[in-house]
Amino acid sequence: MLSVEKLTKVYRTGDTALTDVTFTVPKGQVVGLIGPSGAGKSTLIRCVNRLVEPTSGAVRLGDLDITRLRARDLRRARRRIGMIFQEYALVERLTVMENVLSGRLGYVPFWRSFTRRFPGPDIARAFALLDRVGLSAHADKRADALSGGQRQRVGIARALEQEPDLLLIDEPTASLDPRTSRQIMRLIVEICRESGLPAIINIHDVVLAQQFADRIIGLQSGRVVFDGPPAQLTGDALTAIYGAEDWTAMRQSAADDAEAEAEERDEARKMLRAL
Ligand SMILES: Nc1ncnc2c1ncn2[C@@H]1O[C@H](COP(=O)(O)OP(=O)(O)OP(=O)(O)O)[C@@H](O)[C@H]1O
Repeated sequence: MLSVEKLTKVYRTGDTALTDVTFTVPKGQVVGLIGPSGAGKSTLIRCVNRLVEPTSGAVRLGDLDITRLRARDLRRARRRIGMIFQEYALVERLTVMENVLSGRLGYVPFWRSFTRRFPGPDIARAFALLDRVGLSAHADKRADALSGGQRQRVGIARALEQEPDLLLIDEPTASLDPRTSRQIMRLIVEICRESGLPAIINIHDVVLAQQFADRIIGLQSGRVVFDGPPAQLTGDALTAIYGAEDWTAMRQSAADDAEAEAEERDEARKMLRAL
């Protein structure tokens, strides 16, 4: 379980990015973190693994108080926090398998990673994960030969190869088309449920968040202004989060995408029947 308590971040510039943010995420729960630009979503995700140092408050993962760890213990704790990024952060010239295995770099001794000799169980796990994300046939391909959706699947497998206790996911679908975005969100949620992993997804697409997350946390100017199930994200709640921003337009464009996808599927079915 992840527990965030009264987390506050004031940058050196004087910008207050987070104020008294408090919530807990139980095992297997996927939290969609939403809010307008500058609300503090990235800062929150980065404070959890201390890529950004919180000004005050606590972050606990199980029994571990992450905010109190010194450098060496923090490095060890970070192995247990998988990250998935918008731009995938793969090593383009390495193969899919090598990219997945790089999730073990925090574990294997340097000489071993240097000579790229990973222990057998690590390799077996990587194969199983590639199978789980639907990429077994691509294990030996270079990462730069993959589509965006496939790259993100590699990113997911690499994060899981760490055997994490928590997933932090930063805009996983921002570089993907609407249909692939839905596939990726579905995959993430399924995997978290299967393996009891808590996850926080920083996601600006409200409709996707509502469709796939178990719970939504809405930030506005660094404060939690909504925390509840997607069904409770009413117009009033969205106005509290986004203020004057036109979230109605966001919803309409997502509904149009879903409609287009359904039409595409119907067309494909008709073509198959005609064969
Ligand atoms: N390195 C930094 N130094 C100073 N201020 C920062 C820094 N990073 C972020 N901020 C400020 O902190 C606040 C929150 O920013 P943050 O990037 O966390 O928001 P966000 O919700 O992730 O926005 P976006 O959706 O645009 O990525 C903003 O006011 C921003 O200007």
